[in-house]
Amino acid sequence: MAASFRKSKPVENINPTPGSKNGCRSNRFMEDGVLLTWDNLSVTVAGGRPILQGMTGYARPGEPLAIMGPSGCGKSTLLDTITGRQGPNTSQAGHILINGRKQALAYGTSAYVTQDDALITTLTIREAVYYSAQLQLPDTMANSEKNERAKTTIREMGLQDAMDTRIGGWGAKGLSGGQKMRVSICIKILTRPKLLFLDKPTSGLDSAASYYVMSRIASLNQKDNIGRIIIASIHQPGAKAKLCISVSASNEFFALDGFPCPSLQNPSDHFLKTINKDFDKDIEQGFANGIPTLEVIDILVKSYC
Ligand SMILES: Nc1ncnc2c1ncn2[C@@H]1O[C@H](COP(=O)(O)OP(=O)(O)OP(=O)(O)O)[C@@H](O)[C@H]1O
Repeated sequence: MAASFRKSKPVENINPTPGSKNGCRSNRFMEDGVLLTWDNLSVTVAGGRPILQGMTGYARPGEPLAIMGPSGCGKSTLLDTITGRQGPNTSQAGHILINGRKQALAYGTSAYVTQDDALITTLTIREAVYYSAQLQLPDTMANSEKNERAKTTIREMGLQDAMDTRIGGWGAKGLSGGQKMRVSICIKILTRPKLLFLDKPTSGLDSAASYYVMSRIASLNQKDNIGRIIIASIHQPGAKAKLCISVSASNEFFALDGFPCPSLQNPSDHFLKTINKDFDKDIEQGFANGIPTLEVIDILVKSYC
């Protein structure tokens, strides 16, 4: 599994005490939002087949985190595990900690947007988001405030010009795929969750729509000023979602191991092509310098560890 590129860190080092080297910054994260860590996470399905092994990482507010990897490598499984959505036929080991502690999240503090989120196709965007606001936001909130929240959220996702367009579906074309994904995100962020998980928010979208969706997601924290953790599993993150470590650090990592990204090529495309083992040709010849892909993955994993 080659999902997360963030450099592994032991959990006890992620949450330094005040006055330590990173204390100020970390304390700010704690005040602003939450610090999410997962340590040595493994998932096995019935029959003993491992899907994830020894995943360690962290996500902090303010930096959208992209979980990248070829199809079937376990991106959704990692998200499902972190969010406690694994099915009954799986078993898991390891720790998932919030601000250094194992704790349950209160209603509305986390949201998970999936590709399969159901939208009522006969509603307009305005109706879908306004009704959701009425249902999700607390009774103590005035109706006018709920409506204002819905309006702001629609604007944050850049959907104000399509407010009165029907969502649509089979037989009655309405919104585009990218707009539908943004409506799903709108509905999930109405409660201003501190943790936002998105499973393949750009799947099936062209590069321009992907860019638009990702840039809206990436700019959420500046817009509503919430120190929010955003984790998205993704095939091609484009420029707006940073890799867990910076793109230049990822480039350096691949280059040092002998697989530099050619100039004028999208680094995320290069990383994925280098480790893709879905097709026989990739496995035998490899993408990088004719080295078989399994060997390439082995080199990268050993170097990372
Ligand atoms: N509950 C489960 N039972 C059996 N197999 C599972 C289960 N959950 C995941 N898997 C298997 O684990 C592997 C990883 O699946 P996952 O959906 O996490 O991959 P992915 O990286 O998100 O793929 P894609 O990018 O194609 O959506 C797949 O081979 C999948 O069949």
